[in-house]
Amino acid sequence: MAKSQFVRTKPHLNIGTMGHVDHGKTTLTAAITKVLAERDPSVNRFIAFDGIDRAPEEVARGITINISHVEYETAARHYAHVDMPGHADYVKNMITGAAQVDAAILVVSAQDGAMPQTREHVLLAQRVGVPYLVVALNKADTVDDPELLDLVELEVRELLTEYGFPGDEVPVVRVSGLRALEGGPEWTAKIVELLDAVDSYVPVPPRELGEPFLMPIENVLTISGRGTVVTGAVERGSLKLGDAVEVIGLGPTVATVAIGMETFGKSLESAEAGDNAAVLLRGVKRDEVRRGQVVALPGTVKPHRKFRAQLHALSTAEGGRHTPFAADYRPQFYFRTTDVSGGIDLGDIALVMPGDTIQLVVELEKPIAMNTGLGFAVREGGHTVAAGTVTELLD
Ligand SMILES: Nc1nc2c(ncn2[C@@H]2O[C@H](COP(=O)(O)OP(=O)(O)OP(=O)(O)O)[C@@H](O)[C@H]2O)c(=O)[nH]1
Ligand SMILES: [Mg+2]
Repeated sequence: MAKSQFVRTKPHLNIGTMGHVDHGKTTLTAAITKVLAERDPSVNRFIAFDGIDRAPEEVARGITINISHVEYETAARHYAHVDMPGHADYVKNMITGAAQVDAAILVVSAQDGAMPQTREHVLLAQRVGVPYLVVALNKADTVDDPELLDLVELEVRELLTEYGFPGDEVPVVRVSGLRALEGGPEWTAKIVELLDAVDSYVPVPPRELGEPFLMPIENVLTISGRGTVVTGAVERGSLKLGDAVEVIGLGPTVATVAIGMETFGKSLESAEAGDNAAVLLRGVKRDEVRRGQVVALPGTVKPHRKFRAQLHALSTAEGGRHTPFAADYRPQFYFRTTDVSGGIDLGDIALVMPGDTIQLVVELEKPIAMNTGLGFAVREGGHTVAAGTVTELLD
């Protein structure tokens, strides 16, 4: 199957929809693709509601990647868009910084206003460093009273300010995903207004193109007749077709060559930081590579089990533990796209209280590709209880 070439004509940004259950994230995502497909069908394709949350099994052929993502282009930019909270893995990836978005569209139902998950997602956005939020005040078709809409908008702005976002400046656009999907011109114009707000309010982020290539593996696929493909978001650097790479972490390092690359079903000559890429690896068997490893330029990063770190135990108010922990603590450490259990050496410290920031040594059960400066999260029973940074590689 001949694939068309991905042409890099516009800046690429990663964005997503977040917000309370049923506030209309998926409907809005579908509506965005519909409005853009009508405006510029040469580059955009309408993806209906039930096309957005496809399970991987349903994508039968081709190196189709990152199933939760849709892509679209405005006049100014190319966007990869992920419908976020439906995917537990995605939230984990956000926490570890592996799936960083450049901005998020916070979807709030005008009927209900800010709800518990709205707050949770704003907090999450702040904690994982989502730099920009744009608000879609959705289901505006169901509220006739403009003063009521003003009230909900005010409440959302206050919530954003409370979590450190510039609540007075954040664009808030009153939309109806459902009515725009039905084709109503008034609501179609509102989707355009929302996209214009994203285009103009969210700057093109700086990309680490000068650094050595590294891509955390999110998924491994077998393409019959071609071989093993790994997918993920490129964290830094760039990779050309035919470049030698290493697959590192969790087990023995695998040396191979990138012999095919794609993004959204189009072939790539070069994958760059920020891209969602699928990389075909020469002569690699499916069971030799897995999620949680990284693909990197040979010799630029090594697997480590033991390291020194600075760790901030979240306070109870930040969602952390209610009790201290001691040297016998063995939590899960989340790095990029995986988690590994490990033990800790606290040195002279007897107890770590919620809210404390300390230095410690961590020894993982399995090695992880790491450089100093790598961030990680510590989680327990589905909650993040601490966030850390690798400060020294030991073993
Ligand atoms: N009236 C109206 N209904 C809407 C609008 N957007 C979504 N809905 C309806 O709200 C319900 C939830 O929409 P979804 O798009 O599934 O919401 P979601 O946020 O993706 O939900 P989860 O993925 O389950 O969290 C559906 O019945 C939609 O048809 C809108 O703009 N106006
Ligand atoms: Mg949804």
